[in-house]
Amino acid sequence: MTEQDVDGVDEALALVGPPPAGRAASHPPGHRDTPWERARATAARAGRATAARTRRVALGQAVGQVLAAPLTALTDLPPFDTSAMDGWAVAGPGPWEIRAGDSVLAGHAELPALPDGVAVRIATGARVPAETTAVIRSEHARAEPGRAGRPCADQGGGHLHARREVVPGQDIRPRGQECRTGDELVPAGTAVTPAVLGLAAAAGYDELTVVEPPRVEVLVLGDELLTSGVPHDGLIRDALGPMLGPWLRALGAEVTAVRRMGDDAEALRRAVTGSGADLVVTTGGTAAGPVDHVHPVLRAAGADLLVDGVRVRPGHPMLLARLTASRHLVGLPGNPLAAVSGLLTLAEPLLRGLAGRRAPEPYRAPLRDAVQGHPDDTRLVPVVHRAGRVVPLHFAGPAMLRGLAAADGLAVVPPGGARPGDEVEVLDLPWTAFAAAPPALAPRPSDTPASTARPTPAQGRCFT
Ligand SMILES: Nc1nc2c(c(=O)[nH]1)N[C@H]1C(S)=C(S)[C@@H](COP(=O)(O)OP(=O)(O)OC[C@H]3O[C@@H](n4cnc5c(N)ncnc54)[C@H](O)[C@@H]3O)O[C@H]1N2
Ligand code: MOO
Repeated sequence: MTEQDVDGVDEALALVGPPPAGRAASHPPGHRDTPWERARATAARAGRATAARTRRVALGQAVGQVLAAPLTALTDLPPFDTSAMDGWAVAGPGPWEIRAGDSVLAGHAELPALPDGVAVRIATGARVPAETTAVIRSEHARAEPGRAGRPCADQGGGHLHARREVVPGQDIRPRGQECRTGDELVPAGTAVTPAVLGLAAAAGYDELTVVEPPRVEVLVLGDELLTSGVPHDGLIRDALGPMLGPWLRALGAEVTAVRRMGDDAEALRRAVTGSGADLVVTTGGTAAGPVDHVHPVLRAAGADLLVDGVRVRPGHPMLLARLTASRHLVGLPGNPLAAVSGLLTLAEPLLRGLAGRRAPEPYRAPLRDAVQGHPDDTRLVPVVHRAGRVVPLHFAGPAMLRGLAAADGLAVVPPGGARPGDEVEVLDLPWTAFAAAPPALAPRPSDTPASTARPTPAQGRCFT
C-alpha cells in the first residue's frame, strides 16, 4: 500500500498476474475469471436447478420463510356484500320506513331480503341484506320518530330521510371486490411478511407450504486466526466467523455450524466431503499460496468448478463448485471485504435459488463522487445513501471492514470507473431498509383508473 493509499484502492485495483503454473491446466477453459454478471447468473441458476425441500407450517411459524406455492384465495374477499360504514341499509328510493327491532351486526346471520322502501340499522362489516340499494352513513341520515313516546326511532319504527344524494351501491363493499376464490394473491417465492400472514389468514389459510431454508456450514480456514483477544505475534482475529453466520441467516439460510479448521488439507477434505449441508462456505485458502488447500481439495473430491475466479475487485479468487447434484461449495477469499464480495456475488444468488426466493428488482442510484475503476474488472465499493445519491466510503481495501461497517450497500462500479452523477447498480446489505420504493408495489398502468372513467362508489376510486 502506498502512503496515500489509506483506502486500499491501489490494492483493490491490482492487476492479476498469470495464473499459477499447474492450476489453470487442471480446469476446463472458460471457467476461470468469469465476468461478474455472468458469475452471479451462474450461481442463481445453480440454486434454482436444485430441488427445494418444502414443508407445511402453521401460520404463526411461517413468518420470514418463503412460499413454496402461490397463495391462492380459498374464498371470495369480501366473502359477502359488506357494509363499509355504520348506518342504514336501504332499499329503493327514500324516505324509508324504519323496520322496528331489526339491526344487522357484523358476524350475524343473514337477514331476509330488504323490501323496497325499508331501512334497517347496519354496522360496519355486517352482511348487507339482499336487495339493498345502498348504505347511508349515520351522519348522512335523519331518523324521524314514528310514534310519540318512543325514545329511538330505530327501535320504534318511523322514517329515515337522507341528508344528501344516495348513489346506488354506496358504502357497500361487494363480494369479491378484492379477490375471487382461486385468484393468485401473491406468487410462489414471496417472503412471508406479517402482511402476507394477515392476507393468508383473511383468505382462509391455517397453514402455509414454505421452502425449507437451505442448510449452510461455514468452514473458516487459517492457522493465523485467533477467536478472542487482541492480535499478537503475527496472529490476527477471525473477522469472518462472527460475520458470516448472521449474514447467511439474513440471506435465508439455516447455519448448521461455523467451524475453525486451520490450514489442514486432509481435515478440509473430510469436512467438505462429509458435510450434510446444502452449501459449504469456506473462507481463505482460495489463492495459490503454500497452504491454500481449497482447489486441491475440490479436485480430490471430484467437484465440478462452475465458477473459478471472477472479474471483480475485491474478491477475484472466489469460486463456486458443485460437490454433488444437490450440494454446492462457495469458496470465499480470506481478505474480509473480498469475502463479502464473494458472499454477494456467489452465495447470495445461490441461496436465493435454493430458498426459492424471487430476485429483488435491481436498482441504480447516481454516484455523488467519482470512483476509480479497474481497467478490466467490476469493482464493489461500500457506499451510503445521501440525499438521493450514493457516496463511496473510505477504507474500502480488500482487507478492510471499516468502510463496510458504515455502509448501506455496495455500488457496482463497471470496468473503467464512474464519474459523479453516473448511475450505478447498488446491492443493498440485508439489514438496509429499501432506499428506493420497491418497484413491485408501484402502481402499474393497468391499476390506475383511466382519467376519463367516472369513478363510482363501488368501483374505480374506492375509499371504502
Ligand atoms: N500471488 C498472488 N497472491 C495473491 C493473489 C494473487 O492474485 N496472486 N490474490 C490476492 C487476493 S486478491 C486475495 S483476496 C487473497 C485470497 O487469498 P486466500 O483466499 O487464499 O486467503 P488467505 O491467503 O487464506 O488469506 C488472505 C488474507 O486474509 C486474511 N484472512 C483469512 N481469513 C481471515 C479471517 N477469517 N478473518 C480475518 N482475516 C482473514 C489472511 O490472514 C490473509 O491476510 O490472496 C491474495 N494473494
Ligand atoms: O483483493 Mo482480493 O481481490 O482481496 O480478492
